[in-house]
Amino acid sequence: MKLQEWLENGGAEGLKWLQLENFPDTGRGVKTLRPLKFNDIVLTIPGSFLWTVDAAFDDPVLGPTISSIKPPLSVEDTLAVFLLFIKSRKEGYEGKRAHVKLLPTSYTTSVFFNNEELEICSGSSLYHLTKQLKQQIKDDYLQLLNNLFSRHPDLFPLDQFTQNDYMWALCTIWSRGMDFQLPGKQFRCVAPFADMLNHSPDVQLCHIYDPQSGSLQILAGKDYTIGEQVFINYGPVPNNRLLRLYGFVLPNNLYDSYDLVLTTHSLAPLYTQKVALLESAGLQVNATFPLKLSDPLPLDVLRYLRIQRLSSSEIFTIEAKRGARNIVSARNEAEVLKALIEACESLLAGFGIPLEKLEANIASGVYQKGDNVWAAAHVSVGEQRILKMALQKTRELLALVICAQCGKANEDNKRCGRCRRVVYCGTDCQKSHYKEHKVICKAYATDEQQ
Ligand SMILES: C[S@@+](CC[C@H](N)C(=O)[O-])C[C@H]1O[C@@H](n2cnc3c(N)ncnc32)[C@H](O)[C@@H]1O
Repeated sequence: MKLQEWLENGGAEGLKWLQLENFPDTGRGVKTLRPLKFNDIVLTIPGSFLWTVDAAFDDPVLGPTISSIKPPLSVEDTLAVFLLFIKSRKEGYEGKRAHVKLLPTSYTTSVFFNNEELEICSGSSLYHLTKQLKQQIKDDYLQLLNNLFSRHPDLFPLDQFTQNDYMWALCTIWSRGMDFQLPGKQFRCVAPFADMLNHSPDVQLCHIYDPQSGSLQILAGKDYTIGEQVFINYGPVPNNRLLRLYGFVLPNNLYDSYDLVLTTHSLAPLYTQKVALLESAGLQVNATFPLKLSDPLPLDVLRYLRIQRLSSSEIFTIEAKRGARNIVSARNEAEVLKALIEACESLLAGFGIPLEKLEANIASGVYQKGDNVWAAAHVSVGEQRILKMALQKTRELLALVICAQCGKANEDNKRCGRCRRVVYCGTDCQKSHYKEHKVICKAYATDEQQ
């Protein structure tokens, strides 16, 4: 049975106007055989066709075994096992097996990169996460093998439930799963045929799950002419995540980000008071802050560090109690900004290949477009660009806190009246610094006047 036939027989709508096709940049995707206007209904897949945890539990053969396992399987593992189970069946499940037959046989997500390919982005968050993920997949597989697969070889023939099969199934779920926030729970499904739609950041979010009817609907995220590829929008996903979960990157991705992790040691001075202040400011003590192209130095990073570095006399100030939205003291601010500069510099130094070299290699075609090394290079470029922007911004802020000549962080340091980009603790320092400062001062003063 063909996938489309199975779906149409069960009430799916819109398929007669859609066709699978290979496109040069995105690979296989879906083209429309009719013009579409923004928000037209393109495709409706009834709930009975969706791969979900409930569908796995309701399966008369698989359900009783996987729903009774302790500890319960995660959503991802349930779906991965469901997928491999259907793939391994020789009969029955005609429609679902037709869907599985159409799935890619291999993936380019970063867990499949060899060491050489991964090294291209060493230092990036993707590099560390991918290494962790590879280990986690091994551990999770062993647990599944011991607790499930080896106990029910009739349901899970071991030659079709290898670690590689498990990795394939996980990547299938990561790259094709759709997530929806329903009241009180997160819902994940894979929708046959709708999972053939590729991503474009240039269309509106247009995949909808209707909890009432249980069906999945795709709307037109823009106007389309006949023969055009129809896209959905996977969301504002940065390249490090795109490569980890979907196996591709978008050059110059507007949503690129660097995940800055901040933690405070429990032996740090005034730890308990600082944790209380962080919590009342809505911040966690072990926190991850996405630095984005649009906001490379979010206020929350400064708030966290201001609280982390409060002295015993500053901890009771009104500003600290208000969540450190503004400078607490010149001393505190200087310490925060210097620490941040050091952190950004050391993170940048940790990248195996510096930004400029990667950019040159991409521009000159050293990495073949679309290859794993090319994709890894884009991730590293994206993260390094953001860290450099964060570094630049932090340096600019520090120049407004410490005297440009002597480095003192006084409350009453005054800005240079001309460029307003540096501060001085007094006229002596301003005069002594003028020779060094004048070129920049003039440039900025001219900039301001333009
Ligand atoms: C939901 S599936 C879409 C259908 C898929 N192309 C296929 O042939 O099965 C997601 C996968 O499609 C590919 N993909 C989606 N959007 C893409 C894009 N804009 N550029 C390159 N590959 C894309 C990636 O391999 C991704 O993991």
